[in-house]
Amino acid sequence: MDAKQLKQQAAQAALEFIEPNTIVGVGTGSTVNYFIDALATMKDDIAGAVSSSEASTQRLQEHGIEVIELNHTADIPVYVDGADEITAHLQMIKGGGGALTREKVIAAVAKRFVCIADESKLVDVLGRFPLPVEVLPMARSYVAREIVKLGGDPVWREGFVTDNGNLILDIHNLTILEPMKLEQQLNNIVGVVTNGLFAQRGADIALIASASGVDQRHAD
Ligand SMILES: O=C(CO)[C@H](O)[C@H](O)COP(=O)(O)O
Repeated sequence: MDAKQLKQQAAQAALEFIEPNTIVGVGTGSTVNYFIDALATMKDDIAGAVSSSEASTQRLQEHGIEVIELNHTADIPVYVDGADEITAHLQMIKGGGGALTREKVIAAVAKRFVCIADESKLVDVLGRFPLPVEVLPMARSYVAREIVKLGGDPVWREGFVTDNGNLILDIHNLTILEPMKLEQQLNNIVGVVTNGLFAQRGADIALIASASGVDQRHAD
């Protein structure tokens, strides 16, 4: 089974968590694209979606799913999103697609975060995937210097602008033994909008697809 089929399986399994007549929180990325396609099969049973990116909004609308502004609802029972890395404790690195800030905001509002991923995303320790940090454009160099002081190796994702008009620094060469601490430290740097560590608010449920099926894991 190839990576595409595994992503599709995880995405399909997430439908089981969607509550009828509610607004669904929708993440960003290739795995989520399969989830959006699957969600379209039950679009008449949901009250619409809150989207974490312009790309997901476009795909949702192409399927005829109404996209609702987050400011117009406080009630999102379930948020479904992928991850770049996820641990057994369901802490994650996200933001490979650059949508980390909106993803984090919707995850904060949602009651349950369902992470969908193929087994290649499972890690013992976070940090092999470069950790994305969204920064205000004027603060890019300052934030990079502060990240170096924390032991990271920031690389500007040149040519990329987030949906919020900001820039991304990807931090290489991290071994993240204390994800909650690093998440806080990075967010404390002036000019950082947010970072891609989802440790304080990790996933509640992970649906991990492998050749033997979709494994359901719960946060401890
Ligand atoms: O955080 C994300 C986007 O900002 C994605 O969830 C993450 O990059 C995983 O993407 P994919 O499903 O394409 O592997």
